[in-house]
Amino acid sequence: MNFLTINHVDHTYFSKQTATPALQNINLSIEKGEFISFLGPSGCGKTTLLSIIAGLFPPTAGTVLLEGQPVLSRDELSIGYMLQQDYLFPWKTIGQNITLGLKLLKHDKEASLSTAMKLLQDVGLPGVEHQYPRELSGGMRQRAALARTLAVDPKILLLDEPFSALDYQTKLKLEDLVSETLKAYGKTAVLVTHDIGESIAMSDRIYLFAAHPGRIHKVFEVPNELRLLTPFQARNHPSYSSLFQTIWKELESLEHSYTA
Ligand SMILES: Nc1ncnc2c1ncn2[C@@H]1O[C@H](COP(=O)(O)OP(=O)(O)OP(=O)(O)O)[C@@H](O)[C@H]1O
Repeated sequence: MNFLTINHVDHTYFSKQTATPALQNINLSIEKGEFISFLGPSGCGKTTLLSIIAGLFPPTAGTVLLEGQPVLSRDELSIGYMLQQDYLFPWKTIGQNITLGLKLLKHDKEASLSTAMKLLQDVGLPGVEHQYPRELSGGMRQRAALARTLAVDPKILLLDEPFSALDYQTKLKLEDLVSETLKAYGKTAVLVTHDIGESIAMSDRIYLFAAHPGRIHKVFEVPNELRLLTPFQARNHPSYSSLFQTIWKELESLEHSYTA
């Protein structure tokens, strides 16, 4: 059985006057521990599909199963998010932000705090548990957001452009940290990005979407020699540039097909 299975998913947004077809016949499956990316032009349905995987709303047609169960029937904490903004509560300390989900799950306070300390260590932020989000840089806050996400031990992480608001150097460092941490914790992840390089450097497989309506245009397996490296190392490998160019050309041909 696949870990996550998406079968014949269509989605159309309806309003009083219009129907906007956002996704058409999406089929894919992900194994446990895999890291995949959704890449594609604006409006191709990446965020819509991520929201459907999260169980935020049902697709117009088709099914999404996580470990064989419909995602809509799962409890919210089995799915973790990292978004462009960190959404840490500004009035709570970093430690309180990280333990919040555990509190909701009624975990023991002492054990929750030690989980938070271990996670902060793992994301390179030891000793910040008593600080407030405003005292941390953007990159540090995203690390704290990763620790908060991992605290409740979600089955799958949905990453919606989590690095896009960061400066370039911080983004590269965060890519390495997220990749290493998710591997160490054996997590399955889906990344939505506009960045070809990021998708190659971080993923096992890339789904390139086309728009109007959103659909899977092509699937690229990232070669093994890149997957064994950290994202930063992968960016400097010759296989990276050749895959980058292949995907770049595909994206260009998609754009030409819209403007032709
Ligand atoms: N709530 C909504 N109501 C109506 N139409 C919507 C809604 N959300 C998205 N759409 C439309 O559905 C299509 C897919 O949008 P979606 O945001 O999923 O694409 P995307 O690939 O994530 O775009 P971007 O990369 O710009 O974030 C677009 O045509 C968009 O205008």
